[in-house]
Amino acid sequence: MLATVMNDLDAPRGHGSAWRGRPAFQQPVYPDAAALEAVGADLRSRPPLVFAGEVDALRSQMAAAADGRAFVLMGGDCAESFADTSATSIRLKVQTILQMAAVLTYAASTPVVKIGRMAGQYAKPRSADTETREGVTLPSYRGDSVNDHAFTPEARTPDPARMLEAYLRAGTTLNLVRAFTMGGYADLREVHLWNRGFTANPAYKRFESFAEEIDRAMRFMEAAGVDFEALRQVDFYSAHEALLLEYEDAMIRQDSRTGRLYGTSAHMLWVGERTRGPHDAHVALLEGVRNPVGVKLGPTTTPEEVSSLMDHLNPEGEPGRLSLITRMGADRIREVLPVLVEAVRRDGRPVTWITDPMHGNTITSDNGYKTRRFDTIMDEVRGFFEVHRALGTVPGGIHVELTGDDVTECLGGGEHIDEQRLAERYETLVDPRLNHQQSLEMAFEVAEMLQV
Ligand SMILES: O=C[C@H](O)[C@H](O)COP(=O)(O)O
Ligand SMILES: C=C(OP(=O)(O)O)C(=O)O
Ligand SMILES: [Mn+2]
Repeated sequence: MLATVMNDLDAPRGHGSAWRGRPAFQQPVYPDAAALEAVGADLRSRPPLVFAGEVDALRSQMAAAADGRAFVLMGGDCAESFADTSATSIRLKVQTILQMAAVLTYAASTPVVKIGRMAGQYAKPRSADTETREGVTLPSYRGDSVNDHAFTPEARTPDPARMLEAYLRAGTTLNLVRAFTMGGYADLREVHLWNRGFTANPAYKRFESFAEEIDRAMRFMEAAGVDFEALRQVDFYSAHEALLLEYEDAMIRQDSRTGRLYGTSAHMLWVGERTRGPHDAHVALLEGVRNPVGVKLGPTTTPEEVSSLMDHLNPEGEPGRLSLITRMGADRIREVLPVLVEAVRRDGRPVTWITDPMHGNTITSDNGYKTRRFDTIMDEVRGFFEVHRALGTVPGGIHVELTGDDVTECLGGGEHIDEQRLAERYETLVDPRLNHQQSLEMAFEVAEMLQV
């Protein structure tokens, strides 16, 4: 995050409400409309969480990824929780992303655009509006910015005050992320230190020897007189699904330099597979802001929908503005992605293609856990690269649900997590995440795909 470009984003302003009145899916039903309005007014009076200059810088980096000059790495929890905003957990997540980025940068000689699915990923779309346990039916959990995960009527009732808490949690998370990434912690010369304290296992071993290689290269360049000061600071951006319309609207600010509107809850915002209708409220909200935006595309997406999304979200074809994040499923991607890629190529406007290999590959284990297989996840990534390589287009990045902790939520990987082990540390609030080791393994495999 670039501290030097903190231009004035102070002027709160009602956003013209282009999205109001459009079909709005996956929204909480608040029992108290006056309380909702008061929270909106309060949020509008608060400072932005990110700044226009930073957002512009990310847009140009996304443009670089669209044409192969960089590669995007987006990662973080499916659903961040208020309870889990400890310094350690944030540090481990940032560290995991930095380690993955180091692997990708070094092995594939490609600059990596680092984006945390962090500091705002507090609202979730759900397949069902209600959940039933032992005959009791309550509203589904929709993320900590909406309601609480506990299964009681009080906890599950949407409370607008949670949006203020989300704003504060996002602010403190970003503050720490900025400290880690601007204060020298992310310095590549320290790469070998990040691994300290982890138990020996194959993925870490591989990382250790790799870190030694980087270390050697660094010492060589230092001896040769290269100035490393620039490496002390790392650009690290935030992103989340812009699901909660009232919250996102209240966080829009006007840039005093240009008069343009920015979503200031995160650098990048995306629309989910369930809310991406080109004429619906979520797309309308993102139409009005300057941020780089993403759209998740599932296996039923048609070329006409994609072209309509481009008309709405990037009519002028501005490089870096629009990312298409495909989540087709490993068994479908090779068949359905080429049709969309061809359509975009015919259109001619640039997009940044990103693969989300998680959401098309969710299964329920025999012992009842929502999980994903590491091999299937990697197969979707491979399919993504194959399709783009075959068509001569650019695989621009990956978007993954991960954590820096040693959870046991996804099956397989070097540790061979099996169904029995899912029970050991299954901590996610919604979807299963890659753990630290599985994340590193993914980075090594993707680095190999990027090399060719
Ligand atoms: O994270 C994505 C969605 O919110 C999630 O996959 C929906 O899960 P559900 O089918 O359990 O509602
Ligand atoms: C809800 C999500 O994904 P999708 O919109 O692709 O289902 C998600 O990223 O957690
Ligand atoms: Mn998810």
